[in-house]
Amino acid sequence: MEAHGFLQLSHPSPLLLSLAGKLFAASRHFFEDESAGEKERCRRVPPANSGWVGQGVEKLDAKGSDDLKECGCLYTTLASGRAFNIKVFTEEPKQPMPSLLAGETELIADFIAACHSLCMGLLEGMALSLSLPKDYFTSRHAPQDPAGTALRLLYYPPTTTGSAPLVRAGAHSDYGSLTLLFQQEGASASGLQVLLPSSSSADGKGGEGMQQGGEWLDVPAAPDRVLVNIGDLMEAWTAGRWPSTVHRVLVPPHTSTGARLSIAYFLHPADDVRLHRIGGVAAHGEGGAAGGGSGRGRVFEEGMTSAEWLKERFRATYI
Ligand SMILES: O=C(O)CCC(=O)C(=O)O
Ligand SMILES: [Fe+2]
Repeated sequence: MEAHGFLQLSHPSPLLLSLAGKLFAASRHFFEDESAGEKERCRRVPPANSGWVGQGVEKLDAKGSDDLKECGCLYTTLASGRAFNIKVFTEEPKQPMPSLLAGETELIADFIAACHSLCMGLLEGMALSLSLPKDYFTSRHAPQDPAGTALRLLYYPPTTTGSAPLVRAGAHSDYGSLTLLFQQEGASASGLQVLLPSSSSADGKGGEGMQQGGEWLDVPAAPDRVLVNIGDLMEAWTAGRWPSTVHRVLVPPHTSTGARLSIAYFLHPADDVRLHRIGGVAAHGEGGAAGGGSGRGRVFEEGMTSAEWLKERFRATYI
């Protein structure tokens, strides 16, 4: 975790894996069988982050090509009113739920609860390892508080030889505290790579600059594992002790490849949490603008809120 900013959990709870399997099936059904008109009806309307996002709308690497993906983003807070029309999340939906996902709200809610619970366990261990009170991070991620936490269903359509660009999701690091990433099995599901941080540039902005001279490590698609990424906010919070992971998704090198589906749970602190760098925790004592660690020097303005941080980070992502 300290070296690479990510880890693979090889024995997550069977319940979480079984829910993920069901959600993958529902996700494929939505992306492949939902009518264009219905997707359009549920389109994400900025500045909201929830809703369906078509191809060519997002660009995770600000200096690279558009991402080859579609996604459905489901906000997760109970109180925010920013979700698809899932009753459990909001009384006042801002976003209609597409018909093919409308019957899956219980599954989605259960999956979100399982993801949140896994994250809370990780955050407790992380707090203890920094000699902080066990609830230092968890108390700032209370599930009932409005937050930027989001569940995203991602779909990268099939590709054929020579189709360009060959990048399905551009190089980037995630914005929040932690990300849980679920992948499926099989050749078309592969392509995820993480950049070894020792070779990351320190421009702190992301984009192509991060790839110069860097070594990319393939992360095999394994349906029985959950990938945990450190996000930029956590890097800044811990003064680089836990660096955020730069990652991307390439089209696998086959003559043609099927669709790739993934599911990401992006955990963020509650919107009104004020961010203060945790002092004295840097692992390596050098490097990084935040005063230590192996990250790329992500910093936040002392005292800014979690919501302000996220708003700033979103600005660069949408085309
Ligand atoms: O699809 C994947 O495996 C990665 C997606 C990703 O990194 C993201 O959406 O932030
Ligand atoms: Fe990501």
